[in-house]
Amino acid sequence: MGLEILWLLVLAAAAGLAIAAPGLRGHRPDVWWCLIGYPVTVLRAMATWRRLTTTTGLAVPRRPARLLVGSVVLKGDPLRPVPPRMRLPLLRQGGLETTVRMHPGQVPADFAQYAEALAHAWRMFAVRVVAEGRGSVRLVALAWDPLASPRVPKVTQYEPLRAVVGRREDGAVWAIDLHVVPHWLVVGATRSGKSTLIAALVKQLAPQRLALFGIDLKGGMELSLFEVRLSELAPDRSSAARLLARLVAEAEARMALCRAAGVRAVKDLPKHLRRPPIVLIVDEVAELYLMASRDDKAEVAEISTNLLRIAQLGAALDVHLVIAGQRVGSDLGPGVTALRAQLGGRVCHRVSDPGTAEMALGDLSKEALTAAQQITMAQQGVAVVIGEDGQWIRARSIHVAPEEAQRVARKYAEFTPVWREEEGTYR
Ligand SMILES: Nc1ncnc2c1ncn2[C@@H]1O[C@H](COP(=O)(O)OP(=O)(O)OP(=O)(O)O)[C@@H](O)[C@H]1O
Repeated sequence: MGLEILWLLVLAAAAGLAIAAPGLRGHRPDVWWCLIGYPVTVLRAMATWRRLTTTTGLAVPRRPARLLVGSVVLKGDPLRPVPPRMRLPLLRQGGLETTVRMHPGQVPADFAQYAEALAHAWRMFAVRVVAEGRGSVRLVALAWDPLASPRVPKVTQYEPLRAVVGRREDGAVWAIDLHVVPHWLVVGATRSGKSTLIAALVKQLAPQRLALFGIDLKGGMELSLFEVRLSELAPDRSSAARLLARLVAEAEARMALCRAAGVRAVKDLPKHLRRPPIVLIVDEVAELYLMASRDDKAEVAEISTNLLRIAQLGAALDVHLVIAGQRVGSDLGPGVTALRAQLGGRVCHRVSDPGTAEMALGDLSKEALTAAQQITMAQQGVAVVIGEDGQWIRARSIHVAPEEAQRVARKYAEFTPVWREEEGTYR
């Protein structure tokens, strides 16, 4: 009797869940995922694993495709190939994750190419393949796009040279930390979210004791919003050339200071000799490299050399670059490719030409490149990011309205270091 009541209760609970499921999914997706989505997906993953790995070739036959029987060679597809062993998927926020032991001869890239097939088979938004130790891969499946409406905590305490600019797909905050990765490349087609990201960056850097510089070859339209907090803004190529020459001179002066004090970085200098960190933001970098006439050639060469010098010397001297552009292909010349090698941090929004995505991510990760090419027009602010750990991840910037960034820049205008002729530096 007791057992029958228990069964009735279980059936009633299951029926209740089935009825409540659609509403729950709409209003409380996290609760829906824990109670219904996760267990159903685990069952689905276990049920489809053999068929999926067989179809994709990830399951391998126990016996070779050719067999010697007496003096006759038998050829054919061996029956029941063995799937790689998958652990029971564990629940995680808005998704699940599991570890798969690879067969000898397999590498994580073999699984990565079927990430989309896995996502379809499991009815998930996306599946990411993460290399984990030797011999196994981690499959992280997301039930929905965590970047659709990311929530970002309010930052009240600033770590030097670190800016919280958005939310990552794994739930962590997305921070651009210039101490860890000194220089960044930010690419994206028009209306993809570059300026919004720069506004989020400036909003976080403005309250810190550092010098911000801008080169904005859209005639200063984008960065002029923050002009009061910029130590200098170059709105055209000639003024950009002068600014870069000055920053190279500043970097060299810092180098001389470090040498004289016997230290290897500006941060190790005695306090009275220390100079404020410099962050140079370049918007529309392609304009720096375009040559309309032969006269431009010398200027472009000088700019290219100086940018490269800053990138090479900058990290220890506390001079940082954030280079942004719509189109940053190798067709702009060898200077851009050489500069790219120095820009360890990469942010790739939706791009309209494959050359730019290739420039931003191609040298680091082919999977990241594929992920960037899947960002749609509707996903403004979404980007593929490669930062401190060298791994790629999707992230979305905080939507900072231009007026908001302008307000913060005004508020902290007094922090703007200015050029001191007598000292020959910005203070
Ligand atoms: N993180 C975000 N979240 C929500 N919406 C965003 C986000 N980033 C950008 N947008 C939307 O996309 C629009 C275009 O963004 P933004 O101006 O930053 O693009 P852009 O790449 O700088 O374009 P352009 O090169 O033409 O200046 C913004 O007006 C905003 O409405």
